Amino acid sequence: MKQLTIIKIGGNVIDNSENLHQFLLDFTALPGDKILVHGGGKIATELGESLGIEAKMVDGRRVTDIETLRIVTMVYAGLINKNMVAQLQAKGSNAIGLTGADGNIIKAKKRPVKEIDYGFVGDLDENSVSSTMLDSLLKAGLVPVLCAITHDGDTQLLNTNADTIASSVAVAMSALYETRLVYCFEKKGVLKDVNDDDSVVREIKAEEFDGLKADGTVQGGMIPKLHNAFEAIKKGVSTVYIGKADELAELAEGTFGTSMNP
Ligand SMILES: Nc1ncnc2c1ncn2[C@@H]1O[C@H](COP(=O)(O)OP(=O)(O)O)[C@@H](O)[C@H]1O
Ligand SMILES: CC(=O)N[C@@H](CCC(=O)OP(=O)(O)O)C(=O)O
Repeated sequence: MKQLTIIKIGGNVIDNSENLHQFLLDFTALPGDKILVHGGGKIATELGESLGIEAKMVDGRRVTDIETLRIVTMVYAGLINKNMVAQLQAKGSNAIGLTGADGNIIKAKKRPVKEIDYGFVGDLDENSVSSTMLDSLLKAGLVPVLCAITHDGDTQLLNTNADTIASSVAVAMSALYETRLVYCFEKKGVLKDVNDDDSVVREIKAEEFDGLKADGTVQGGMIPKLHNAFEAIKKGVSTVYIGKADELAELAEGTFGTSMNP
């Protein structure tokens, strides 16, 4: 089976132009087929605030009312996605920037209202990602760059967490490729002490996850990230890595961040 690498880049890195430039250089240098998934939550929050719209996050997910949906669509599908594609093109990657509506690549379902109404947030299931469409783009020599905007197939755009998109894309593509999933963010990996960048946990096993949550080692955004990582492993992805965006080159040496294996 051919190898495919799915890389997700978070909003804190995208917000720093030097870090983003270095990351995109390393991404371009990475051999083999690849797909980039990007977030941008921090930039959407800042733009919203400048327009007088406060961000509301519940369990790491953005409550997305109609005004917020307009903002995230402009920021993720427009500003960030198109700038990233232009930068990748300049670096020699034949990138194509897409939402989940383009080519019906990711069809989501609006999250049902329970205790919390998340608004226009899209959830994914095992049929959401079109692996055949992504495969045809890869076979055409393109590098898909996916943002966090999906659709419901009935005109409605939806906001879907970018970590979840990366995990679902990796799982869907694992039917066709030997797939590895790489979460890049601003720290060197999953840390024993979140304030000490030299305390990287090199490997985490699924059965250790609950303990790490219970003793407070992993908190906040790291909890859904690890949850997505272990879901991907359980459903066919060969390895998941979590590490620092500007150390992506270390992937080849096998020394990049924290890894999770089946
Ligand atoms: N043990 C840990 N190691 C590393 N980061 C952690 C840990 N526990 C909590 N975190 C937090 O998780 C955050 C990453 O989650 P998130 O902000 O959702 O990432 P992203 O930038 O990819 O969207 C980090 O910025 C960090 O503050
Ligand atoms: C529903 C939901 O929470 N969507 C996310 C999508 C962007 C994202 O995931 O960005 P980061 O990876 O930079 O956090 C949001 O709007 O924040």
